[in-house]
Amino acid sequence: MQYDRYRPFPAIPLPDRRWPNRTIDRAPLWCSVDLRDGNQALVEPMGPDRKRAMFDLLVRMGFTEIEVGFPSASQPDFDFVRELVEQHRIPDHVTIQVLTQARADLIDRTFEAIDGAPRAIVHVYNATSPLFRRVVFDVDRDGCTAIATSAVSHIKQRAAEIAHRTRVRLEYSPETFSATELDFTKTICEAVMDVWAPTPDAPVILNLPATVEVASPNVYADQIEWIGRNLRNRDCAILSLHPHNDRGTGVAAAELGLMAGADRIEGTLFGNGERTGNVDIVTLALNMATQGVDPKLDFSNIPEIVRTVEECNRLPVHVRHPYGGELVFTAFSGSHQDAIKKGFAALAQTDGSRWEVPYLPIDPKDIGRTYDAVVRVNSQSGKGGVAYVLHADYGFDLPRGLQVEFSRVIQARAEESGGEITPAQIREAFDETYVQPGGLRLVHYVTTNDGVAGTPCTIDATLTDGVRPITIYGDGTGPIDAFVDGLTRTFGIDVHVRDYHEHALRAGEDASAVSYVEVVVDGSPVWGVGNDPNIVTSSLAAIVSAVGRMGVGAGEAALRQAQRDRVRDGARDGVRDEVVA
Ligand SMILES: CC(=O)SCCNC(=O)CCNC(=O)[C@H](O)C(C)(C)COP(=O)(O)OP(=O)(O)OC[C@H]1O[C@@H](n2cnc3c(N)ncnc32)[C@H](O)[C@@H]1OP(=O)(O)O
Ligand SMILES: CC(C)C(=O)C(=O)O
Repeated sequence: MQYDRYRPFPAIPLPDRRWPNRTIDRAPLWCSVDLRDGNQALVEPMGPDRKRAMFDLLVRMGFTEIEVGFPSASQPDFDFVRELVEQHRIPDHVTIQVLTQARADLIDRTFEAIDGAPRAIVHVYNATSPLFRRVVFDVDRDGCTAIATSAVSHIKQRAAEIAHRTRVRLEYSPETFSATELDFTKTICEAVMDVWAPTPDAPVILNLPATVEVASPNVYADQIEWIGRNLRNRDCAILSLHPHNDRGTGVAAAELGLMAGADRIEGTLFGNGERTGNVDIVTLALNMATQGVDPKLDFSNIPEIVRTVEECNRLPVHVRHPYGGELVFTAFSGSHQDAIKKGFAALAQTDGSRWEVPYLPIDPKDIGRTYDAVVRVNSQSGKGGVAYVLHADYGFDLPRGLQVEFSRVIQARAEESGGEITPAQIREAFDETYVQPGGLRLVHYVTTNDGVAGTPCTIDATLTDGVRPITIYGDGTGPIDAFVDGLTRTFGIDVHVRDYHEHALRAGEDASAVSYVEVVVDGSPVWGVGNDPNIVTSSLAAIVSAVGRMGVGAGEAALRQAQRDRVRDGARDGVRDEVVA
């Protein structure tokens, strides 16, 4: 790359710039240009159905100014404006806006389109930068100004003709503003204002586009502040921003531009538009929301907004797109999942009036997303994530030690599959590993003196190893103690319970108790889980699960299985040397 073919953008002489000390404390006026700047950049421009769906969405979201097309450009654009007007589809609080080049014939056609609308903004533009003046229009500054003023004069005349039917407001854009000399922008905007004669009650909209982003966003902010401070009759103008995103800083430029004194923003939903797109109004508005500022647009159902925008534009919203993307509220990595899980737990201890959850700048529920996909598990995940899924989806609240042990099971499966382990697969693995681990199982039991304080308890229990019943007798200070005693006597092993937790799994009549028990068998710790409506049964089942996982009681069954296998293999070989009942 030949870097010397490029030049740095000159700094703006504004040493006492004020915007860096300001914050955004209220929503700007919003104008959606999805149906114009967005539409003109689509591979397949919207037909009437998609335009209608987009318009209705924008109205539902609360936009009060909507640029609905460039009616002099094409019959479909013209027809759509006529449809809105003739079918009275424009709500009372909404003003439609239409774009036109600064050419009399195109302006006339534009007025044909809007005639009869209750209100309309006629948006006229001409490019003002030195490059465009020289290369595209071959005019000097005066010639450029004349294009604008003669168009505005024509618009003024046409507006007067239909004033009794349609209240027309003017928007003027010095296209390529961000690449235009500031003193010339001031000259041309004031010339336009001289012709239109706006007042504070009927201001003109001066839209200052970064048609192409040519500098860092602070430069755009300087340019906006400079115009705001130097424009004659500033109170007769609404300063509007129209940032594009060529440098990927459209949102930043808009934010700094607002701090620099702009009143209005033109952009699109999720930033569709020419080249790298227009500024994304969703991101801008929800950024404000995360600062406690009401953006005055409704994002309570962002999945529906994404769906409609994708259908209308026939372009996908990227999975990582701020706020709307499918994966933006999802953590795969262990330390993120751990922090989110702790964050939700901490939030549950508060009255919820302040949102503070690590890694989640906004509550997904505030914009119609769910917590379902906040944590997804793959080989990058850790114990916190696995535990979060089991808790969020199935109600299991695993103690820390069990989290550590079970996450190894999931880690192994994730590494083996190389992909995501779904909540259902996690649950299946949990059941396979702990709840019904195979091998040893509790069949039934009878206790005596259960719960009578100071009285020894005895237990008579039957287990099965899947092949035969195993009977256990024991005594102790309670059912668990007695059961452990019975296991020790029957299997000749050293067993004791090191950790125990239980909680209800569901509420109401079908509630069940889940028990998590860490048992030390012959010096080795192992976890077991029991799940039963009866709390004692659940605890005993958890102990059986644990000792069974250590292979206790499996000897007989394994022996018999081996015998069966030999018989089967022998039968295949034509040899039958043993018979097992
Ligand atoms: C930054 C933006 O997004 S601006 C909006 C851009 N959107 C569009 O262009 C979509 C709709 N456009 C169209 O359908 C067509 O371009 C039309 C109907 C507007 C004009 O079509 P045409 O008359 O065939 O002209 P063409 O498309 O080639 O436009 C270039 C001509 O317009 C002139 N022109 C461009 N912009 C403007 C303007 N804002 N005001 C006056 N003249 C302009 C050019 O100088 C050029 O004139 P020339 O032929 O005398 O050299
Ligand atoms: C017409 C103007 C506002 C425009 O679309 C741009 O400069 O990007």
